[in-house]
Amino acid sequence: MNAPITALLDTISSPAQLRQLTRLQLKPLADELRQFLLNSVARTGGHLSSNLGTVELTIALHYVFNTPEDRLVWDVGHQTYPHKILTGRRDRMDTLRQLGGISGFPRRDESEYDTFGTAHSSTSISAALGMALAAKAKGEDRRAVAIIGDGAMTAGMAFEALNNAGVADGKLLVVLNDNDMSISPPVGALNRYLAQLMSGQFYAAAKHVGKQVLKGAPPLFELAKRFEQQAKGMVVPATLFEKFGFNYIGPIDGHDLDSLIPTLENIRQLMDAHEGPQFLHVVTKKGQGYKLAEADPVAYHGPGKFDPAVGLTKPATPPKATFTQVFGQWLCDMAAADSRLVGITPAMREGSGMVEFQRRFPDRYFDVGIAEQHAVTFAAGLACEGLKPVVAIYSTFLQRAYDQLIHDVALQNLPVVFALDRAGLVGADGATHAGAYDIAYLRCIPQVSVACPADEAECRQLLSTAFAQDHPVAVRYPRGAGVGAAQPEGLDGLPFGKGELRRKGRRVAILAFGTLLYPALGAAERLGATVANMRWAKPLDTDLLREIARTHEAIVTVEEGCVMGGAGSAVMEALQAEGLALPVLALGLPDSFIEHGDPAKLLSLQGLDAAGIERSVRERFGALLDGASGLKVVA
Ligand SMILES: Cc1ncc(C[n+]2csc(CCOP(=O)(O)OP(=O)(O)O)c2C)c(N)n1
Ligand SMILES: CC(=O)[C@@H](O)[C@H](O)COP(=O)(O)O
Ligand SMILES: [Mg+2]
Repeated sequence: MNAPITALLDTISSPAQLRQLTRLQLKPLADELRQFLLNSVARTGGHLSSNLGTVELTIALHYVFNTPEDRLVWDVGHQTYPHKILTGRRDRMDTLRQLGGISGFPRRDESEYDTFGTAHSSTSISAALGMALAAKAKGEDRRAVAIIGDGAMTAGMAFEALNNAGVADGKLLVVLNDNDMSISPPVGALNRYLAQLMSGQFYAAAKHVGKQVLKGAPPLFELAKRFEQQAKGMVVPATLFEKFGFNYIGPIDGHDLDSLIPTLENIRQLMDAHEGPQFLHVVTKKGQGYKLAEADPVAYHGPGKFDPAVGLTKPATPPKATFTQVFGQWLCDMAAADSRLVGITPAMREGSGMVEFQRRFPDRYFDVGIAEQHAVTFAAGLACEGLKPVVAIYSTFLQRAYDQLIHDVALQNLPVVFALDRAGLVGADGATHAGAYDIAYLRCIPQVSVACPADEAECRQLLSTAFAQDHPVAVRYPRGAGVGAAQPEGLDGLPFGKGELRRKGRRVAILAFGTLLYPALGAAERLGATVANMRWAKPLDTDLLREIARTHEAIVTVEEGCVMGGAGSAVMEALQAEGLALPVLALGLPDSFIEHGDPAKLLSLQGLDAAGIERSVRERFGALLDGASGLKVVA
């Protein structure tokens, strides 16, 4: 495909240059930007639909507001590629989400225009309010704008912030970017309410008023006031957002620069006149301008590389099943076998492998929206009544619901299964999405067990084991596929809390937790070491540990999770409790955030591939391995 024409875009390397353009130049700029974006994401992979939808909004915000002095805070941040392109990072778009390249999300250390680091949703209003009130406290004259999607708006945190912001006196604007989509179709009462606001007469009337505004001659501030009064008077006496204390304006067409710019200019004046917190409802389309993404915004939410002329295609050879798919299959099979099973997702139906479960068991499927805290307590309630909830949740997003996990589930010892996807490094999304902490944050909670399957077969089996328990159990598994272990038929579990010896060696034993079993086996071949597949971080198989400690001189633990407080720590605690003094080398993720990049490469950089494990063991226990009476390395 020919490179898109970017004559106007070529002149913009900062918003200050954008602000030099005439209003008439903005539409052609938007067209160029959209084309550039599409071609760029098609080369790298990344979040596409949301970014196609924010092209005009991004241009309008940077055109009207004095960025970076005025603060733009993007919620989630997966829709900030147009913002990145307009703020001097266009020539680095080809490095997006790759090792050493720019992030797929806003990062304070990447650009002064990225005012707040994000990737987990629903933080923007809180952060922007903080910035607005800090400006006031410091006597600085600047504005703060939160841009939040209709999906992100469903989270409790967004409402906590609205509740606070509505009575606070800062120069704050909340822009609700309503595309009537989360990753999948949105759910819940808020979505229904927004649909009402968007529907029929009101939307048409608001558009009409927008046009009138453009034609009119009076000063902008007067127009803003009139617009506001007319819009309110005409259709909605008081929207939900007005009840929260905001001045609600909209909905307006978020792809129409002729509506967006005068409206934002008016709002800017209202902010400067200290007219209280402002709320602008804009309507956009996910995938706007690329027909295939418009038709299937879910598939184009976060695609890999593709040819824009062709669109997404099926791979010639079917790829190995992912752990997510293994979970999805298990969920359906177990649901068919046990009518008590109910499945819960906080807005991650596709990512968590629940599409088929929803299709087959619609009455037992609950998408609760982006609401992890609610998801966990809701599961607790279901469990109180004798149902068997399975909460499918990314490891990183369960962090949001930590108190609910302890207070509502664990303390009451409720039999909730946590299917913890994306455990370990996730690759392109980077540190915000890494499931690095779950072993550490789960194993310290009384009554909670943590299973770490080494491959796809064990994943299915350990899910069954978890489901059979009478207390909370998390089963953690990584993004993507494992070694490709064949799935057992049926729903038999593995013994609860028991590991297995996988390789007999001498003097040094490697205890593997999870999928790093396989590189550990590779390293052990070369080291002549013993390998145990521990399977459970909690309860630890202390019988196996005792036996290993009795017959070996050193222990190495391996896990794709943080070393501090992780499974290696559990082993050390257990040895100490048993009075067994053995040197332990704990391998896992370090006390630092791991950036985005290819997951295999990242693991290798952390020394968690076979070569890295071998290297670390030699460095630490070389004397044992090579000593006169020690093991000889197997060539
Ligand atoms: C706390 C949290 N839960 C889940 C996600 C996963 N997630 C990323 S984007 C998204 C949908 C957001 O919808 P919306 O805010 O409407 O933005 P859109 O994708 O429509 O542009 C979800 C669920 C997340 N980033 N953070
Ligand atoms: C922005 C966001 O939070 C999600 O869209 C995330 O990028 C999903 O990643 P997966 O591809 O691992 O589902
Ligand atoms: Mg949305």
